[in-house]
Amino acid sequence: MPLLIQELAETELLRQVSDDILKQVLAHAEPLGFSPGEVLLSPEQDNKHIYLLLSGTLTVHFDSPDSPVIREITEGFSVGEMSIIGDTAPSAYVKAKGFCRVFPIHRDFLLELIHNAQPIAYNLLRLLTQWMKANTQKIINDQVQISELTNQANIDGLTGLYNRRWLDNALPRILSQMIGIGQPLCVLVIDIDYFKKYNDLHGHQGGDIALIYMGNVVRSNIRPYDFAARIGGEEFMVLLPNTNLTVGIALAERIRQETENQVIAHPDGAAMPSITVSIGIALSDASSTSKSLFSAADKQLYSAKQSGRNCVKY
Ligand SMILES: Nc1nc2c(ncn2[C@@H]2O[C@H](COP(=O)(O)OP(=O)(O)OP(=O)(O)O)[C@@H](O)[C@H]2O)c(=O)[nH]1
Repeated sequence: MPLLIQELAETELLRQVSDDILKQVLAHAEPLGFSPGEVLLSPEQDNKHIYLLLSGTLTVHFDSPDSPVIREITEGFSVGEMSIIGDTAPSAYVKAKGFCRVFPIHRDFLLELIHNAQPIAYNLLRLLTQWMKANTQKIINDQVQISELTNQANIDGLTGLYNRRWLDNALPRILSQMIGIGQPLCVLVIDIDYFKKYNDLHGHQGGDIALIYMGNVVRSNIRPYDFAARIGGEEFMVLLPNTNLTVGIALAERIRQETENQVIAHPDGAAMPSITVSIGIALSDASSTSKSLFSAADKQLYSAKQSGRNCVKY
């Protein structure tokens, strides 16, 4: 028997299928090759094929192709059955772990095969799909719960930004990644001016509202791959990977101006005055450490405060 027919015969889907049917399947398509990391299935793309895995390993991920591996698919098994039998988009991302060879079978052809050969097979597949969906849902729920718990520990409850705990873990990691690829990490330390007075005038609740507004200004000005954390009462830090000083200064200026122009509403409906911020900026180099970078930015923040506040220093 030619190698490919043998390979097809050994897949879970085509087990104990007659040679005639195997030949029909073989004539229907060509095997496809996937390189490590290449995505076969994604919830964003309609799927019309079941893919029989002839060699290699595939991984299944829920939130994105880079989220944790939920399941590994090994030789002989297939992917895509749930989406083609249920006629829905795939519920997960499937990507190649190493080099993979897969054999695609189009949905229409598969249904034809099932109906002609054994109608009961379709029912079995439908049942299997229901089981798999239930299992998948359970795994999704578990995963969501785990990531919510992890997030809670790293998120500031008032602003929704990362907290100090997150920063202490993440800053050394992000910095060493940037040093590793020879790119700078630009760091902004942002501190609200005269916040004690603001609290005294508008109450602690009024101060909290101002902090929430501040969090929103920071969040809405950073790029998807930047990070923002509330690292103290009225102090924030923004990490800008792969960013030079010019871009960092422009972003800091934008945050400073937007903060100054915000109209802040107290929960009782009264408008409160805007706040202002002082911002210190530092840029990493090959010899930077978290501590040295932090203290360089802090030094610039101190200089901004000394220069009258509501300004950016670098
Ligand atoms: N409303 C509110 N206030 C907070 C929170 N955390 C810290 N603060 C207040 O922030 C104020 C910080 O005051 P200071 O450190 O003296 O600094 P400042 O008045 O902002 O003065 P400069 O930084 O020198 O411009 C204190 O009054 C804290 O009570 C919080 O979660 N909510």
